[in-house]
Amino acid sequence: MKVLCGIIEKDGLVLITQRSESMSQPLLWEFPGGKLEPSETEEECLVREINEELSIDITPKQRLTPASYTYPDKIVELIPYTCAFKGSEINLLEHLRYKWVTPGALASYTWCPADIPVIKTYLQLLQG
Ligand SMILES: Nc1nc2c([nH]c(=O)n2[C@H]2C[C@H](O)[C@@H](COP(=O)(O)OP(=O)(O)OP(=O)(O)O)O2)c(=O)[nH]1
Repeated sequence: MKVLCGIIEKDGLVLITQRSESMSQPLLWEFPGGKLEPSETEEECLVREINEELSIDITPKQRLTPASYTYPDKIVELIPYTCAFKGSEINLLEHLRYKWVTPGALASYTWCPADIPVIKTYLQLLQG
């Protein structure tokens, strides 16, 4: 399945979210997003999912290299976009927690395995 995730940037920080105990991949950190529906574009999916999960508005900016990971029950193709934060207050509707972190701190969280190469790609992009 195709899953879109947003690397949402604000003032040099990045928004990360922790999956709740009741979700698959419980308690692991991820970039907010979700499954692509057949009727929508990747950008529409990101805007919709992030609004549904956090009640914030974002603008997708740059598509990064997708990463595939085989979980016991599914193959996830994770498609990352950097996104601009457009505002309003974060409301956690599904996740346990969120944090704004520096890119340098990303590696110190326990991520969904599919995100590991995505973080590497993102850090390389920042380094130019
Ligand atoms: N949103 C998001 N999902 C991710 C990331 N990394 C990663 O492996 N995933 C996985 C977790 C989920 O299995 C799937 C996203 O599904 P979802 O959040 O829309 O819905 P879900 O938990 O109900 O999906 P499911 O696993 O129960 O089928 O992708 C990420 O950075 N962001």
